[in-house]
Amino acid sequence: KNNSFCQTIGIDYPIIQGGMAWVAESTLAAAVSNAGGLGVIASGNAPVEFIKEEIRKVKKLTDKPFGVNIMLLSENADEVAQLVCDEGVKVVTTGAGNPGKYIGKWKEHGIKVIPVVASVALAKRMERVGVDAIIAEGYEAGGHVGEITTMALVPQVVDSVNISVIAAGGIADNRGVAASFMLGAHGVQVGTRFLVAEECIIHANYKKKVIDAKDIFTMVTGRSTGHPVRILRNKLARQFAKLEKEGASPEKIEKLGSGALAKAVREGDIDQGSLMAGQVAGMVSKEETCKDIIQDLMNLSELKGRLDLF
Ligand SMILES: O=C(O)COc1ccc(-c2c[nH]c(CNC(=O)Nc3ncc(Sc4ccccn4)s3)n2)cc1
Repeated sequence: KNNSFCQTIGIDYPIIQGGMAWVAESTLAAAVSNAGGLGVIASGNAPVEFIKEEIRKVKKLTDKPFGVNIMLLSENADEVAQLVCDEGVKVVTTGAGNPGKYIGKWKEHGIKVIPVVASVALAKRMERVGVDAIIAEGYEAGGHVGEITTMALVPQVVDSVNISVIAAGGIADNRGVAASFMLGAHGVQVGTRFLVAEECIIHANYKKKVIDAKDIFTMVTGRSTGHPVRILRNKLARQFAKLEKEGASPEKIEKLGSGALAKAVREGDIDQGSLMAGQVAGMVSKEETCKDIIQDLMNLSELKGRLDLF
């Protein structure tokens, strides 16, 4: 289709795979890129050497564009921000912060920069510093979230900037894609649905929890630490909630959570692991290839008839 965002990035479908820490590595990113979307390698808190290896691997697995996500709360953010320049990465997405200080260097290297924002204010600041597009992520998303829903945030961001807006948070099938375009977005970012992709390397226990989840099975923890994070309800989530109710210190809460995401992804510890997932986990019901997921997300013609309903 004549989608300016797809043409800018050089992808067939306006679908970005979420840069999910510990989850999005070269296998998943390459499968998404080979299926016509934008695969993204997540840096999370990983050391720069690990990310360099994943970038080398993805280059062997696909000739298509791919991105690298930089989680700006990571103490390695500065090093990874330099690595993407050294490795000739074409697209960078960012999360959990303001990438303003890196934009100049990235633009010198011709990198397309697509920050995630959770507010109109940050969207405007990002357009002013010259980013290429903006991912507006709503409260429905898994992981670190803002406080506004996708349905409310996306049209307000669309109205406040002149660059492409990508909708994220609560998008898991063709209806969410179609709705996002009606809100004025030029593309979508999808995370939770790719958690159960065949090419996603997370532990089978984690995938099963996502597949078995119902609509109300996620909760937001860690508000008191200033970093609200949406995860599936489990023992760890209940411990977080208890600590917060007791007014425990942010350090104590973060201590409980540290390494918890790795426990879930690597060891499949579904009780003490941090099972990050969005509110659409309830509609993610089976493991599929990235190709089938993307084909399903883009099966939009069957929805056109709904325009006659109003
Ligand atoms: O205004 C500013 O200066 C920056 O404010 C912001 C506030 C929020 C965001 C934001 C919301 N959502 C996203 C993109 N999504 C994410 O970043 N999702 C994440 N999931 C797990 C993560 S790991 C983590 C999380 C918290 C604490 C420690 N580690 S990051 N970015 C971006 C910018």
